[in-house]
Amino acid sequence: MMADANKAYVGPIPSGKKIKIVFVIGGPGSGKGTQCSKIVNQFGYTHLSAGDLLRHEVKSNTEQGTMIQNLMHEGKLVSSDIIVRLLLKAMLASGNDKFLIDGFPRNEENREAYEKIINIDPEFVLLIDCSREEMERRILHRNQGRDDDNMDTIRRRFQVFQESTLPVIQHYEKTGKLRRVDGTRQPDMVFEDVKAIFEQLNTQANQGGIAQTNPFKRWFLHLCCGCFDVQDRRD
Ligand SMILES: Nc1ncnc2c1ncn2[C@@H]1O[C@H](COP(=O)(O)OP(=O)(O)OP(=O)(O)O)[C@@H](O)[C@H]1O
Ligand SMILES: Nc1ccn([C@@H]2O[C@H](COP(=O)(O)O)[C@@H](O)[C@H]2O)c(=O)n1
Repeated sequence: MMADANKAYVGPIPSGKKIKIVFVIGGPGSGKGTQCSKIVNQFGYTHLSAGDLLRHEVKSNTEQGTMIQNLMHEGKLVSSDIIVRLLLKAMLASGNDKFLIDGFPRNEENREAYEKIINIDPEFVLLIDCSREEMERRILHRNQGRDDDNMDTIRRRFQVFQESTLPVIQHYEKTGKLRRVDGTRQPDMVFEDVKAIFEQLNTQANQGGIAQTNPFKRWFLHLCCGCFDVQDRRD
């Protein structure tokens, strides 16, 4: 059974496979999109940018599109229900089972709506940490014709980050899901740290896989370190 994201679907994505989700968060202009492109190239994830999905929706010329455009122009957050359903629709359409969700969750309401509608625990949450001066400098030089890359909206977006996104970061820090990288350096240097985090995730998955798929290696582990009860960590 395939869920239709336009209908009132509530619950996890119906799939036999384990779906991997990584949230990528950080202040405006911290380099989330830049790092996501590199992750996609190296690790085969599908990149879903919440901001891009909303910008695409604006182009639809619907009443909802106009409402989203106004909120984005003011640097305000769009209703969580809308953004989570756009994410779900894009996930279902992609055919992939590994997703980078960029710019999400932006507030506690986003996080709660995700847990209610999609409800797949993220592997981890990547935080690109960057100073405000550097983020501001980057946005003002971005030159992609974005309606919200102006000083008034930038101020509002920083305020939203401080007031609404920091509590989300604190939540994931408490739950041990947060992976923080220093995003003030050159993109390739930032990616060295990002890459190490993704490689660690792959290593963990492979170790779990070995325990299930290769009984000889499992037996060898038992002989070497007495860990015959190695669990298959892939669910
Ligand atoms: N590490 C970096 N050093 C210098 N410039 C960077 C770095 N990372 C990204 N940039 C540049 O900064 C600008 C913002 O980067 P990017 O769009 O990746 O940020 P973002 O966090 O996705 O932004 P937003 O939240 O506003 O969508 C872009 O012009 C990008 O080329
Ligand atoms: N979860 C989200 C993500 C984004 N928005 C709105 O889009 C704007 C641009 O987002 P970027 O990630 O591309 O910087 C953002 O300022 C919000 O207006 C949102 O509402 N909810």
